[in-house]
Parts: sequence; structure tokens; C-alpha cells
Amino acid sequence: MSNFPAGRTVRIGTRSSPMALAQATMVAGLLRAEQPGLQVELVPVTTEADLWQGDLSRLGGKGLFVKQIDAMVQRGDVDMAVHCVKDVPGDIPVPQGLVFAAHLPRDDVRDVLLFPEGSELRTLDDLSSGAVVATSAVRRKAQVNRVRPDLDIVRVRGAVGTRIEKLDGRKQVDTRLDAMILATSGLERLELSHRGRQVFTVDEMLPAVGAGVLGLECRQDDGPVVELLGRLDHERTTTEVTAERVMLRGLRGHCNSPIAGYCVTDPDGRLSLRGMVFSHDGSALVRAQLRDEGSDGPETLGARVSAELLRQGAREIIAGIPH
Ligand SMILES: NCc1[nH]cc(CCC(=O)O)c1CC(=O)O
Repeated sequence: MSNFPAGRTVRIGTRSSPMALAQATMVAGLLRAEQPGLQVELVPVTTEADLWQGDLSRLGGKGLFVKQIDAMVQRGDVDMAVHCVKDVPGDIPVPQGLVFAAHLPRDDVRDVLLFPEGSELRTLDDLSSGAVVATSAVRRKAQVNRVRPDLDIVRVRGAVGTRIEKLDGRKQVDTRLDAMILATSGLERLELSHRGRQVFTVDEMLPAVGAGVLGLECRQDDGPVVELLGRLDHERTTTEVTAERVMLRGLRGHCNSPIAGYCVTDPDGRLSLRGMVFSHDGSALVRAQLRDEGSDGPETLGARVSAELLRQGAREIIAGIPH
């Protein structure tokens, strides 16, 4: 270990939301532990997408947060970025000159239901007909619709903490919210796990591609940083995420596509990948689950699952959904 150039500072470009800062701070700590004496500096930026109050799709989709940070890494303004893999657009390959040099071990992938502070309710079943449930993800909306078509699912935006303020009525919203769905891992990173009530199993709600995974990205030609980050790589997570992202790319979804994808490594070491594509209200869906045959690897598995979903009509479902 430890051939990182003495005196070189590693600058991490990060969004300035509390979750992004918590993630970047955690990674900075891991890097310092890996390379004692390393200088790490956080460079927080408020992206255009953070400032935009309107419909994100009109600004180029939620991938915009990621793209702006990527451009900083490409220009050399910073040395690396920490991305939630879930937020990295699946329709394009990795941006020119950049590489995901490491993925950290996957955190909890499950989604969780929250209620306003002080509420006695605990599960989706406790909600009465017509209750308002907030989520920003069409993937979650579709899956809730399938089991509770009588609920009113509305979109919320903003940082996780801000969303919870809206749920609690501490921040102005158009409609009173009765419940909200968020990612367990995001709550954990903000030390807000105690707010979670019903944790959905992956069978009840299949996670997003890349859920719970942090990817460490840098310039491909920056040897020392590629090597440094590589020391933090969790191989199994990288393999699983590769299968999921190949599937996503094969489906050519857009940022508003209700696509779920979850790869696990079975006890015998074989990869197993599940994919689902939903229509907006969840009334139509296609699903596939395939296992790695022999040693084909994650790319082949991802391609097989996307091909199977396309064969079942995934393209028509995706095409029917507004961007
Ligand atoms: N789009 C926001 C976002 N991006 C990643 C996470 C959580 C962490 C993860 O799943 O990687 C969240 C919050 C949420 O969905 O509740």
C-alpha cells in the first residue's frame, strides 16, 4: 500500500445536500484510514438542479445533479466524486474520461414507509382509502398502486430532510401528506432511521438499479487516484451493480422510467438478477429473474435479463410513459 504522492490533496466534488455531504465525509474518512496522512478536501457545490424549484424533467432530468459534478471531475476542478449509483443515469455509458474506480459495500436496499411525527400508524394497511402518500419515484408509485390502488400517490422533491419536514407539516405543501416512502439507506446516512415504520421486503417493492450503493468516480488517466480508490472497492458489489446497470442500459429507460433491478450473489456464488418494468400506474408490468449460467459474468446476465424483458414488451411499456 501507500504509494500515493506525498503532498497531493484529494478534492471531492459533492452536492451540498446533507445526504451528499454525509456520504462524502464518510468516504473522506475511509480514504484517510487507507492512506494515513492523506489530505482530503470536500468541495461542495450547489448544482443548477438543486436551485430549480420546478419540474426537474424540464431541466434535463434528475441526472443533471450527477452531470454537473462529473463535468467538474472532467475539467480537473476536483479529483473525484461520490455518487449514489441509483442517481447515475442509465441511458448513457460512463462520461468521457471518467471511471467508477470503486463501489463501497452495498447498504440496505429496501424502501421504507414513514408517517408524520406522532402518528400511530405503522403500515400501508393502516392507511385509509384516499390517503396521500408522497414519493418521487415512479418505481415506488407503480408498486404501491398494485397493492393499494385506492391511495393517492403524489410526488415530492427536495433533500430527504426537507421532504420529512413536509411530511411533518413543518414545511408548506399543497396537500397534507399522510405517509411517505424513502430509501432505508438514505435515512441511515442522515441518522433518521428511527423515523422508518414499515420496511418493505424486496419482494413487496423491488429496489432501483444501484440502490444503496455509493460509487467512487475519478478520471481514468489519474493513476494515483484510480489506485487509491480501488483499494476501497467491494468486488461483489461491483459485480452485482454491473449486472443491474447493463440491464438498465439494455432497456434504454429514461429518468422517469419505472424500472426496478436487483442482483444478488446466491450462497453458491452464482449471480441472480431480477428485473421489472411497470406502466405508470402499475397496472401493466413485465418481470424476469435469471441466474448466471456457469461463469458468464455480470454483463451477460444483465443483457439476458434486459433481452427477456424486451421480449415481453418492456419497450412498449416504457414508450407509453411521459418523460
Ligand atoms: N433520489 C434521491 C436518493 N438517491 C439515493 C438515495 C438513497 C440512497 C440509495 O439508495 O443509494 C436517495 C433518497 C431516497 O430515495 O429516499
